[in-house]
Amino acid sequence: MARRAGRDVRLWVRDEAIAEAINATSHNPAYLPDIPLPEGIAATTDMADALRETDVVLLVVPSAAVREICAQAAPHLPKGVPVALCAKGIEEGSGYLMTQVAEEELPGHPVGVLSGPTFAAEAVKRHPTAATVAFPFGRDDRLAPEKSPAARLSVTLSGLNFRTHISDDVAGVEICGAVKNVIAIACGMMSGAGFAENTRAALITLGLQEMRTLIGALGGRDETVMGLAGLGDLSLTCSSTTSRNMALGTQLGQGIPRAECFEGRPVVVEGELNAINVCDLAARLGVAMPVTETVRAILHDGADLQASFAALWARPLLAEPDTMALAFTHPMAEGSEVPE
Ligand SMILES: NC(=O)C1=CN([C@@H]2O[C@H](COP(=O)(O)OP(=O)(O)OC[C@H]3O[C@@H](n4cnc5c(N)ncnc54)[C@H](O)[C@@H]3O)[C@@H](O)[C@H]2O)C=CC1
Ligand SMILES: O=C(CO)COP(=O)(O)O
Repeated sequence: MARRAGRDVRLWVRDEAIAEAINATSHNPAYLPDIPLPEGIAATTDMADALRETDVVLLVVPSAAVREICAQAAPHLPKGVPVALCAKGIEEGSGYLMTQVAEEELPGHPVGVLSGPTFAAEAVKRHPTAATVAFPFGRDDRLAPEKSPAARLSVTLSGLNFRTHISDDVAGVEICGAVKNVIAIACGMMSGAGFAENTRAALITLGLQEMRTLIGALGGRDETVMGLAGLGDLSLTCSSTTSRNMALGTQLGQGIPRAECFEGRPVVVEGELNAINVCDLAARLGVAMPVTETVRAILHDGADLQASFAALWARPLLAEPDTMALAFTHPMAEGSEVPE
């Protein structure tokens, strides 16, 4: 996107053969091999070379690799250069958001996120796509928002078929990205198990509420869930098996053993580990996330899929809006008397 928007782009990659292929053929043989990359992207395996005199860095590795790559980049990153993270997850063990991880490894650099409904394979084919860029806003950024890191990156990336909105709710945008992956696994599980659109719409709505509650507990903003990174990405990821998270859930719902999903290929499914990390974070903050907890129990604690979703549906009946804080026992809940 940045190259299409006319920027000078250097791409750091791990694999020498891929760097050479990109430079020689403007194709990446390992990822999106059928799609020509815009000419002029300079790929390198030399981190110092990739980062010299750069104005901004986009870090696009899975969340499990963010700390390692930040640490590798740290000695080479010019002073004060902003770093935008694209991974959608929470760190295992620490429960840190990705920006907290990067801030630890890259002190003195503004750290933000780029997130939203953005299947790479569609964006690269020029399907009109929109995302959110979030960076913290300091006092100066409020006085001159167009000079903020968020606005500068937004302008850097936006082109004919790609636009970015800006936000200062970094934690909110990050939580949206981490939670939507888990909800997409839930939607896939139910769809794979033979349930249809009512179920999916309910899970999306409950998932949106879980995001909102967790964001609130972290001091983020309610409205963020209604933005591109929230409702936008949640509805995208929960709508088709183009999403790896939804695809994993669908296969599990069909009864395919985990080891045989994706025909045994290794595929990045962020929501799988993040089901644990999101639940741990929520537990620490005293937030209930029933859909996310159901996914965690099925994926990691051997819970039965059908029984777990039946229990999810038999939870106490709630009021909308949930601020009314009312709940009634479900007549089908364990131990309840079933009405005639
Ligand atoms: N693919 C998509 O459509 C979107 C992906 N994302 C997020 O972007 C992040 C990355 O996902 P994808 O690019 O799809 O994954 P991917 O598997 O397609 O690519 C990941 C890239 O990171 C590299 N990588 C993996 N581990 C590494 C390590 N330890 N050190 C250095 N490089 C490493 C891989 O070689 C590969 O180039 C995830 O958090 C995902 O949720 C966000 C929006 C859209
Ligand atoms: O985050 C994504 C689209 O915005 C990609 O989703 P998956 O990781 O589920 O493929």
